[in-house]
Amino acid sequence: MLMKTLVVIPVRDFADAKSRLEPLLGASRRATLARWLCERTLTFFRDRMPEQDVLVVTACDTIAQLARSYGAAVLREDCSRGMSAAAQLAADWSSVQGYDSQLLIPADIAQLDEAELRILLNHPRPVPSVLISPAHDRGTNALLTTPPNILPFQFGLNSSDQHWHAAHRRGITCSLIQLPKLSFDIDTPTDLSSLVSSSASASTCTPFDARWDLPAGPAHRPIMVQEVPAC
Ligand SMILES: Nc1nc2c(ncn2[C@@H]2O[C@H](COP(=O)(O)OP(=O)(O)OP(=O)(O)O)[C@@H](O)[C@H]2O)c(=O)[nH]1
Ligand SMILES: O=C(O)[C@H](O)COP(=O)(O)O
Repeated sequence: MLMKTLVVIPVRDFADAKSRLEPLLGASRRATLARWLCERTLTFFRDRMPEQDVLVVTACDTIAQLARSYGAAVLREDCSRGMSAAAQLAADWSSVQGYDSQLLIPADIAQLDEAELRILLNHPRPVPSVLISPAHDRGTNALLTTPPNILPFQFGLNSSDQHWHAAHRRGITCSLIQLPKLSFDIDTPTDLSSLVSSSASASTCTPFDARWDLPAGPAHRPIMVQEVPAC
């Protein structure tokens, strides 16, 4: 039986995003990075998985308009109460809309990969069940819940462990799948250095419009990033 799945992407106001990149990046560059990552995510689902229903959860008018321009549906929060609250709002909504499952993906994955996403979507999915794809820092970079609101959401530090234990405490079938590209989200200066060096080595452009001289520091080498017009 084909399971009806909703991809949910929670997105906070870009002006409040990526606070762990302070003081490496100023407010404007943090917002630029958050928007670039979000648009890459929306582009991926629009172009690589057009058959997939996508819902963006946000309190921000600009993000709501951006999401719709990429063909995503929008669920509005009255204010930002954290990723878990956004996930719960979406899970309640998607359950009412008749979705069998919710696949929550953060908007700051460096490089989504179609084969990896299809591994998650095609994984055996008993009812109820939870499927977790952890981040490299033990966060949760994909969470497939069947039914959508079967589990309390506990995003934050080491959240993949929290979700795993929450499922087991409830006797819910839970699988964990490590996926290399999906495991890499951009949270810290080290993540940013990796993103920039992998973009440079892959000669892919990062559509920023100014040279960024990221200062040398223990967590990263000095990086001269030559941004190029949006590709
Ligand atoms: N809708 C919504 N999305 C959120 C909220 N908080 C975080 N998110 C999103 O959840 C995903 C993961 O969040 P984080 O890794 O904490 O990203 P961030 O908040 O930009 O980074 P930090 O400020 O360093 O915590 C990103 O797509 C965020 O935009 C919220 O309150 N509401
Ligand atoms: O992994 C998570 O729980 C969420 O993405 C938030 O955590 P992060 O800010 O470490 O990604």
